[in-house]
Amino acid sequence: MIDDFDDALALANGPAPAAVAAPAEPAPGRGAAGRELPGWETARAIAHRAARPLPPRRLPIDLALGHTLAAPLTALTDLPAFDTSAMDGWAVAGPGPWRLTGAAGVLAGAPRAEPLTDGQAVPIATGARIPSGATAVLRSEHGTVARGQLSGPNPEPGADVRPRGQECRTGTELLPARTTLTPAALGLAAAAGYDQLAVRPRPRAEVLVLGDELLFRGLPHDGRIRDALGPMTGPWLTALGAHTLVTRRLGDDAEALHEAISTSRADVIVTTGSTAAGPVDHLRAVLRRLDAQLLVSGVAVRPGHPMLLAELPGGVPLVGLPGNPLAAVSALLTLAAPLLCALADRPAPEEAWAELTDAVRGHPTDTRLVPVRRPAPEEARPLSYAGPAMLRGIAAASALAVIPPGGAEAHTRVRLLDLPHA
Ligand SMILES: Nc1nc2c(c(=O)[nH]1)N[C@H]1C(S)=C(S)[C@@H](COP(=O)(O)OP(=O)(O)OC[C@H]3O[C@@H](n4cnc5c(N)ncnc54)[C@H](O)[C@@H]3O)O[C@H]1N2
Ligand code: MOO
Repeated sequence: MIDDFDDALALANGPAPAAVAAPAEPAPGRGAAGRELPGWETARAIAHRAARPLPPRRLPIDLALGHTLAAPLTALTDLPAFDTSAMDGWAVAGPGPWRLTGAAGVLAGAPRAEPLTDGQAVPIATGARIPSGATAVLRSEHGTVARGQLSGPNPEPGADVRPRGQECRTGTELLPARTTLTPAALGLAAAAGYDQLAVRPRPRAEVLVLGDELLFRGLPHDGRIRDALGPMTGPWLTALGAHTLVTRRLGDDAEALHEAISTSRADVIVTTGSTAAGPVDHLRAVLRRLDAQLLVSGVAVRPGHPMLLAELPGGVPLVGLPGNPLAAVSALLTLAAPLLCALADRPAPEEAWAELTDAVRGHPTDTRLVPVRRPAPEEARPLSYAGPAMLRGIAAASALAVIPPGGAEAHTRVRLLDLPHA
């Protein structure tokens, strides 16, 4: 069992933990006014459906890292583009010994070399084009030259020759559309002849940090605390595939919030705090004033149940992260992650599962997301300091474990949401 202190904190805003059996299907949670909240999976599915992929654009290869391919990467050339020597040595024609042609040798990048006739050889470098008539390459360490004659074992026909088209032919699909461009994929694209790539752009995100109690430097004082969400939300959105344009601090000012949302040029807006019904929680009122449609208004998940997702009249989505820091992380992975996947047309990350090393108490009706470390790939160890207002547990975690309503015994396999790393 993780200790009661953490458990009590983790459930501080929910009904008292009870020894209820886990239902086969997660039961929907209940909001403050007794309203049924969508289950965690349902909320993720709504977030994924809430966005259409952004229109594709062409980017030079050196700016395309991390973007999603908008079309299959199809080879624009054979690879190799010509028969190539795989080793430094001699290109030889037929069985040896061979007469050296007297030519200086063929270097990588040299234009076509003189053809060889049977019994001839010419020095050749790795990557150089094979002269026509050559039947194999003899490695430099296998041959000796004396008086213009090369001796050595007869290489098998084709030995150490990379034939044209060995890796692909022009038109071969090298990577499917929706592949995220890694450094290796950029290298492959360049090798295959591309200067630019058609990609889905990284969704441009704007973060609006709300709360008059927040300080942006120094120590907490006079009831005020440091902003912990500003420094982590932008980087986390970036790690989830967004391009974070700006993080703005707006205090608890409804007018400033209205202005910021209505003039934003981002593809997605993420706010922090103000999701609940506190005296200065203006977000919902501002969304009403903007005629936004609430797609998700609370989720049966702990922490983070006041999280929300809205669609602004122009179609731009807005994710409201609750102010409690671990609740904000929960909302990032529940709503922002699937939304960004949809905007960037990325496939969802592969599901990860692991066995809990310790039992985790559940919420009676809601899914819980619990920070875990993975001492071994197959194991998930629940971490302490996982209360909704705490970051100590999540900062040491590599994933959030998805704990179904009712909880999970030790050695149960649970789903994990890997924490994105920049
Ligand atoms: N009567 C109820 N009160 C609350 C409920 C509820 O169901 N009924 N839900 C609680 C839960 S759960 C959460 S989570 C919070 C959500 O609150 P808000 O999203 O409205 O956020 P705030 O009220 O602005 O702040 C809550 C908490 O978080 C701290 N905070 C806010 N922003 C930051 C930041 N950038 N860095 C660090 N800490 C931040 C803030 O100071 C508050 O302590 O509502 C509960 N209340
Ligand atoms: O459950 Mo709230 O953290 O405290 O979302």
